[in-house]
Amino acid sequence: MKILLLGANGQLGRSFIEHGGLARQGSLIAATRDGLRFDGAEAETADLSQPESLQPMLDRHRPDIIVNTAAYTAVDRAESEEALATRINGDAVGVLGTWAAANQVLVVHYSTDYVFNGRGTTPYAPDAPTEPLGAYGRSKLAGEQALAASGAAHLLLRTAWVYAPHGNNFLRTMLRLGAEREQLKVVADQQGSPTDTRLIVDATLAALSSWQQADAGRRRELSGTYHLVASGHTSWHGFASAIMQEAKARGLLARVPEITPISTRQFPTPAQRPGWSVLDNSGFQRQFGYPLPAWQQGLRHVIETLYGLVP
Ligand SMILES: NC(=O)C1=CN([C@@H]2O[C@H](COP(=O)(O)OP(=O)(O)OC[C@H]3O[C@@H](n4cnc5c(N)ncnc54)[C@H](OP(=O)(O)O)[C@@H]3O)[C@@H](O)[C@H]2O)C=CC1
Ligand SMILES: Cc1cn([C@H]2C[C@H](O)[C@@H](COP(=O)(O)OP(=O)(O)O[C@H]3O[C@@H](C)C(=O)[C@@H](O)[C@H]3O)O2)c(=O)[nH]c1=O
Repeated sequence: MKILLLGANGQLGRSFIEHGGLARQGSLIAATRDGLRFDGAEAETADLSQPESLQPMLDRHRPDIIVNTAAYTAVDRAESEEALATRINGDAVGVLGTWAAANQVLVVHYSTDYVFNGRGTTPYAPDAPTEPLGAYGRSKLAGEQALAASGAAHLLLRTAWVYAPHGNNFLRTMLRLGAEREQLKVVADQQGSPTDTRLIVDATLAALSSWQQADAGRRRELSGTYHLVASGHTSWHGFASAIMQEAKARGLLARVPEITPISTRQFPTPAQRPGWSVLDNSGFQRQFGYPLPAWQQGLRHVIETLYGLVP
């Protein structure tokens, strides 16, 4: 079994490498944008902003499974770079799908809560109507549609509010700003489910294991879109407060900043973000028999890892 992991230097890609579970399934080819890996190991080069470069690379390696964690994720910057975001998040995914369909290969791909307009009031089902509010969401929706249209077998996993002990994420931003400032103002009227990368890796490996045990008919049933997020939800303000409380409870903060709730209007950004971003994850749990824990569990683990309390 040959597995190609794209985006190995990102939050999620790095968590896949550090976890080791993919590598244990066979031979793992890690690919990054520039051929350099975060830990100095060698990597394949795969630049998704040049979708036409991907087919020769795929022909060379002939993977049995493609796991695509690479993406253009700069939500605000995407507003002024939509063409680039769409090449990476849309066109390149179409190329992966086309190759996978022709070679009967499974594509595991990640998408986002930002494909919805955020005007819902109950958790979004995977087949709920999409209507992205910004360029990033539109580019990710283009990728979803290209993958579905390619005819490739796929596990399209929408996740949200992703964080890890490493990489660019809200948790690390809050801890950094909290060390610099007495007070942080954080939006309290956007709701979502903070999801740590370890949960995504564990749950993806469980889904892959179901896939490998399934016959052709069952695989046809399993191929599709799922919501892979932690259970429960909170606001960005709630998440920031929980981050500080968790760090304080472990004696890791000398001083806890005041976290003041504000409205989205009081924090203007180039991209509009959904107000209600809660995804219904029951379909994933049911199909793969994998319980998705409450978001607070991942937070505890990430804080402990960040401060070296667990290996
Ligand atoms: N972060 C989040 O909050 C959420 C993420 N998602 C989705 O989950 C997946 C994983 O996201 P996450 O790990 O957080 O994202 P990151 O931004 O941490 O990582 C994305 C990776 O993609 C790589 N990348 C960007 N452009 C290219 C390119 N042109 N060619 C090759 N690689 C490229 C980046 O490379 P480099 O390191 O060189 O910059 C980076 O390593 C993505 O599909 C994302 O859309 C969904 C919901 C929430
Ligand atoms: C830094 C900061 C942000 N905020 C707000 C802005 C925004 O509404 C919210 C989150 O800000 P961020 O820019 O960190 O998050 P953002 O980049 O919007 O996060 C998104 O990333 C993409 C990739 C996804 O797919 C989404 O699921 C989601 O995780 O917090 C504050 O209110 N105060 C602050 O000090």
